[in-house]
Amino acid sequence: MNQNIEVDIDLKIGFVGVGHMGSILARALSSAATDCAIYVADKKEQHILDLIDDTSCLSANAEDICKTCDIVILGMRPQGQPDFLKSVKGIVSERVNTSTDFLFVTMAAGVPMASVQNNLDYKVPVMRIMPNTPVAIEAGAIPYCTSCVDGNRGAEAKVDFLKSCWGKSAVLPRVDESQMDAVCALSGSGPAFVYRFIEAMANAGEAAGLDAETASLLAKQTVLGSAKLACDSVKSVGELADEVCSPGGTTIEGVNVLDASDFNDCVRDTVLASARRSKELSK
Ligand SMILES: NC(=O)C1=CN([C@@H]2O[C@H](COP(=O)(O)OP(=O)(O)OC[C@H]3O[C@@H](n4cnc5c(N)ncnc54)[C@H](OP(=O)(O)O)[C@@H]3O)[C@@H](O)[C@H]2O)C=CC1
Ligand SMILES: O=C(O)[C@@H]1CCC=N1
Repeated sequence: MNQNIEVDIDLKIGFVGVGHMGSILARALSSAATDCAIYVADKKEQHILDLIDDTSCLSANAEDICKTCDIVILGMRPQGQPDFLKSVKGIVSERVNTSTDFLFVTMAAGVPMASVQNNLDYKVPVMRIMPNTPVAIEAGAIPYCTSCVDGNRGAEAKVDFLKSCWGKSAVLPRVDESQMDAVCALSGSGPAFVYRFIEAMANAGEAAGLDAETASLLAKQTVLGSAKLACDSVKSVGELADEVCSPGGTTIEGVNVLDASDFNDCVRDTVLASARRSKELSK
């Protein structure tokens, strides 16, 4: 695996914070990076126990991770990140005396890469990612950007390594940091919006006469199949919708109601509200 990537096989990777999102990324990494040692720290012991129970991840404390790991992945909530980074500033400054060959990865919504560097008081190489929960089933999205990585061969190789590992579980488009609020709202928060849509479809199915179980099954499978077809097809989603609308048939009756509603505006307001919150978190 990854034979063309210049990374030591004994690479040490540490996660600080393995809650909902961190644990999904740790699991994806542990199944792809089988030659690496992956350490996990969390304030909640159960989060660590869950991971070490069924993956190759090892328990460690957060300070040791920052002291020794080649890649430090921050999986805590945005509000807790500054205090944590300030608390390990001394450890990091001792490290940079001997080597700068390590990478910090942040997944925190809204938090700019410069804030990670400012809190550490050092311009460490940083990779900022915005993952989503479908990484858990190898159908995720992890848009990313980097700072102080280009031209640093060690850091570049580590970013390539992570992309290669997580590439088995997600698409990883590179974006400009100015687009991180937008990707956070669209693909990071997006799964929650889609789940609300599935719920609404299932409720509608019940209103049309189905039992709850059948309605839920059909709502989920319809979203899954439609998304998969949209991904696999060369046709636009507009063309795919047209193919469902038999002339004079049932679908067009529903599509007309949807098109006459404020559905588009509502989805737009939903995504923009999340993007706005991501911007707020950067302050
Ligand atoms: N959930 C999602 O779908 C996504 C989340 N993100 C980002 O991922 C990050 C985590 O979110 P999420 O997983 O939902 O949050 P969770 O609350 O589920 O997980 C965060 C975990 O980190 C622990 N933690 C906090 N500070 C430390 C510390 N100093 N040392 C060790 N552990 C610590 C928390 O413990 P405690 O609760 O006790 O503080 C908690 O168990 C956030 O920054 C979020 O913006 C990004 C994309 C998607
Ligand atoms: O709700 C949040 O803040 C995080 C970031 C994107 C998804 N969950």
